[in-house]
Parts: sequence; structure tokens; C-alpha cells
Amino acid sequence: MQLILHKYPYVAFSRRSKVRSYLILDDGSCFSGFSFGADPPKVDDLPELHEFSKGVGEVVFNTGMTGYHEILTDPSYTGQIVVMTYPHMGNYGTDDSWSENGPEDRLLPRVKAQGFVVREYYDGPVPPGRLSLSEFLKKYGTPGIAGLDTRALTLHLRDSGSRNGIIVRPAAEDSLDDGELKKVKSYLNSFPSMEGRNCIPEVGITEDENIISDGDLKLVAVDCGTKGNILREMKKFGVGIRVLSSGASAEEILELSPQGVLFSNGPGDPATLDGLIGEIKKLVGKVPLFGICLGHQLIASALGARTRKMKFGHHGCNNPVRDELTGRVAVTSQNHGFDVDEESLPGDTRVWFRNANDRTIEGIINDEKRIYTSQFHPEAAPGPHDSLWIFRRFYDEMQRFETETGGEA
Ligand SMILES: NC(=O)CC[C@H](N)C(=O)O
Repeated sequence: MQLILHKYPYVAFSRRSKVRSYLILDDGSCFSGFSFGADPPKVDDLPELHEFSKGVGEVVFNTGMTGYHEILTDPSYTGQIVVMTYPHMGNYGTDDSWSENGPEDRLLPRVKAQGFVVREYYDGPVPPGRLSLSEFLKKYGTPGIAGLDTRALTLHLRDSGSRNGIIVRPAAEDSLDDGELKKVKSYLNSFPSMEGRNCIPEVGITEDENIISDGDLKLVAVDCGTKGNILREMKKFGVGIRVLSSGASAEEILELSPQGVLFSNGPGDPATLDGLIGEIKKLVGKVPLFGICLGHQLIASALGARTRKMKFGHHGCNNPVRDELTGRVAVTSQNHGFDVDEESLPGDTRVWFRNANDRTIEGIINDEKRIYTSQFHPEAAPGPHDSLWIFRRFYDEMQRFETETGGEA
């Protein structure tokens, strides 16, 4: 009897022509692999690179098994190179309708991450109408690197912390010489660290107001680089959604008489966003506030708490979180490299959610001030839907606010 291992014409990546490239970290560690997607910068091109050039950024690992399309298009990954710990990526292709960063013409570049690192890149057929992962990355100018030991790389990042890195091609030959390696290392040592970086100008809408939907209750969403699914989940309740840019003032927000204001996820260090934090301070107690990820960090800061850089953060869709009000544990989708320092949280605000692995804060609640936040992503995309109820919780709060105050706090 003949054993058929592959029913369809799977073409192993290793059998295709390979272009050697390297992932180099700022501590000099060097991982050799093969290119897919867009060509990485050449060692010669380093002086041409700017802060948001493709191929260079903070290297973080993501523990999700699937969902690479949503991850790559999540605006919060701006400035970061993503390493997938799951070893096999690309097997279902990519489809633009899964993109998390809105219509193509509005929020370019479509792929937000600076680079993508995988153990094994699947190079077989994908369903009709889809682009392969490599074609998708190429179309949006983002380099990928495959064939390196992502397990060793992840352990290194876990032990030493997330750090800057670059995907590069040698100038001429197949391998980097010592001089080139030195050049790359000194380039990386002068590259800004994620702590202290404001990445908001790279994402989000720039026009004054964007009407997503109409409804009796009104939600203003302040776009710091919002994932599309946050707005889609709120839209399900029939609320009218107005998206304002992250430069919106408290007065502009209140002028729209919303029953709720949402501060979205977004890239970079929250501590750099003083202006936005100042505007949130003016909103506290006046209208229900909902913050997701960066939005959570900004609202906590407006209440007087401090944020801090985590060693390697939480990136994945399998992070357990405990609801401190009910004791229930949910598996959540996460993507953050900063957190709120519990010591600095004001006494009248409770920890709503806590990470079950490292016990860091995953959300805060203040009923009196009508404040609800989650550090994780209740909208999933990608990830489990266990926490979608949080959107309903905020919608109920918007209704209560309207009933109790007629919209006047
Ligand atoms: N997904 C997010 O909103 C990320 C928030 C922030 N940039 C962090 O890394 O912690």
C-alpha cells in the first residue's frame, strides 16, 4: 500500500530559490534565514532608513497560532517587527477583508508591522481570490524572514527583553562580513528605543470627523490607530459612531453630546502623549469613558496612574485574564509592551482585570466616574470571543447615562 503524505502540490519553501537575509538585534545577535515578502534593506542602505522604515523596529514575539493577517494590519504593531512563536505561517493565505486597519485608501500602508519573522513559511497554494502571505507582504513593502530558529530567538527576547532589530541583506555576497555586522550594530544602537517613542502620527485618521454609523445613542471614538473590529463591535448595538482624530480636544468631543467616548488601541509609548492625557482629564466624570489597550493606558494616566515599559510584553491570542469582580478567567487577545503600574493607581479606581500569568493590570473600573478599560483586546481579531460582553457592558452604561442624566453629567 502506498502512503500519500501530501494530497495537494505542496511546495516546500526550502525547494524554492532562496535569498539569504539576516535578522540582527541591537546586542549583536544574528539570525540567518531566507527572504519572503518585500526585499529587506541592504546593509548599504542603512543611512537612508528613517524611524518607520520597513525592516527595522522593536522585535516582539507573538504567541498566536493563527491570525497573521489581522496581526500584520493591526496599527498597534507600527514600529515593531513581529516574530511568531508558532512554527508554520501562511497556509491559508491573506484576504483584504480581514484587515484591521480600515479601507485601503484611508490608512496606508496596509501592513503596519515593520517586518515578519517565522520559522517556516508555507509556500503552497491558497484559496482562489486570496494573496499568499509573501505576495501580501511584498505588495505592502514589508520584508519577511523565514527559516531561522524562532524558538531560540523567542527565548532570547524573553530573557533579555524586547529589543531593536533589523532584517537586512548583505551588500554583495550571501553572507555578512564582520565589517557589515559592526555597521548594522552601530546603526541599531543609535535607533530610538520604543520607550519614549510617539508612534501616533503614523496611524489613525487625520480628517476632522468620520461618520461610521447613525443611531440614537452617540459614541465618539478617538482614533489613535483603532482596529476595525472595535468599531464593528460597537456598531452592532445600533449606536451612532463618530471617529475623531487623536488630536481632538475635550471641547470638540463634548460638542457632539456623546453618551460614551472610546479611546482606541494604538502604537508607541503612552507616556509621550501628554496632550491627549490632558484632554482625557477634562472628560473624566463628564461622560462614560471606554479605553482599549493604549486607550486604557491613557485613561489610567489621566486618573493619575503611571505607565511603564514591560520586559517583553504580551502579544498573542492566548493570554489568560481574571475578572477580579467575578473571579471568572477568560482567554484573551493581547498586544502591548507597556502596562499600568498598580502602585500608582488612585484609591477610588479598582483593578477590573488581572493577567493570570504575571498578575499585571489588564483593566480598571470606576463606576462613579463611569470609566471602563481593558488592556487586552475584547474585540479579538484575531483571538477568542470570550470578552465581547465588555462592549455590551459599555453600551449598557451609555444607555444608563442617557436615562439618568439626559446626557448632562
Ligand atoms: N495595542 C495597543 O494599543 C498597544 C498599546 C501600547 N502601544 C503598548 O505597546 O503597550
